[in-house]
Amino acid sequence: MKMTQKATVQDGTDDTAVVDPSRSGLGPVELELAGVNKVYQARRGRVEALSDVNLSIRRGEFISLVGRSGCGKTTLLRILSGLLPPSSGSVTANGQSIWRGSARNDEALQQVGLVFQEANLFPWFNISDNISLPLKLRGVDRKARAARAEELCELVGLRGFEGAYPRELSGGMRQRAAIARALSSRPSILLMDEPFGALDALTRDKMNLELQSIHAATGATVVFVTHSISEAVFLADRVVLLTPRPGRIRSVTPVSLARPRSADTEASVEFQQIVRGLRVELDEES
Ligand SMILES: Nc1ncnc2c1ncn2[C@@H]1O[C@H](COP(=O)(O)OP(=O)(O)OP(=O)(O)O)[C@@H](O)[C@H]1O
Repeated sequence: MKMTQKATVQDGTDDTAVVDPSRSGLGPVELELAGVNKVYQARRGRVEALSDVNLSIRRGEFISLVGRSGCGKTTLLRILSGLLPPSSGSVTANGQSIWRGSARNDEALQQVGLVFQEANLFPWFNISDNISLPLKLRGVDRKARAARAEELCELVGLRGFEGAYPRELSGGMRQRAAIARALSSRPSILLMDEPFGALDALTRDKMNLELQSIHAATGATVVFVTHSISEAVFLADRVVLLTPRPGRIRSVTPVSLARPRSADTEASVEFQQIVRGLRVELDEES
């Protein structure tokens, strides 16, 4: 286990003490992983995907999750989102267990919104109906759904596109709609698995700025998986680096750069030092 520049690193220990003090507005612990292990029983044998992952995430905190391909980032996000049970360990959202053994606790998961690399919008629904689909499934009436979709279109920069169909939107716009859909039922936790991974570099930079504003406006707790170290640092309050085989937390790096962040932030010495430090750590993995 390694120490990062200003960061404390933990593995198997409580990390609540290392929350970045510059974000003193952060609330109590919202998401907690304790002793989380995941073993896949694959045809080629046993794959230890995660081992003893411990992490406490505060309300409103933005966590970026990075690491080499196959280190268990998606596995961890799927466990947090109720899609995959852990082999052992506990995962709680506001004190409620997300998993009871291998059974998912749907009540705890009501606080969670999900965004994937693909927007996965329904092509035959317009943007407003796509965004408000989770509300329809919860029995919210049409008028209230349309009002919420309008509000969310405003938030994610899609105002005026409520009646458009997914095929009429660019990749970045479709991802905005996916973020809006994830936020439709006002979850306090947003889990994002490489949401901008399929976008071109310029659109991605723009989406990072948008996501920063959305995070500030909603106060959501975010766990964001990415392969891009600079994207991870730009967005995060803390960057969690996983190491592969088995996936463990190698380091937790606080990012205390002032918000809102901009292109100037990326040009700063402090930003570049943090990025370089994480790249060195990643190189040590190979
Ligand atoms: N369904 C599965 N069955 C068996 N092994 C799996 C399964 N899903 C993932 N794994 C293995 O678990 C490990 C972690 O995979 P995971 O997809 O979580 O990594 P990742 O960090 O998200 O990778 P990437 O960055 O390439 O998306 C890898 O060794 C992978 O091969």
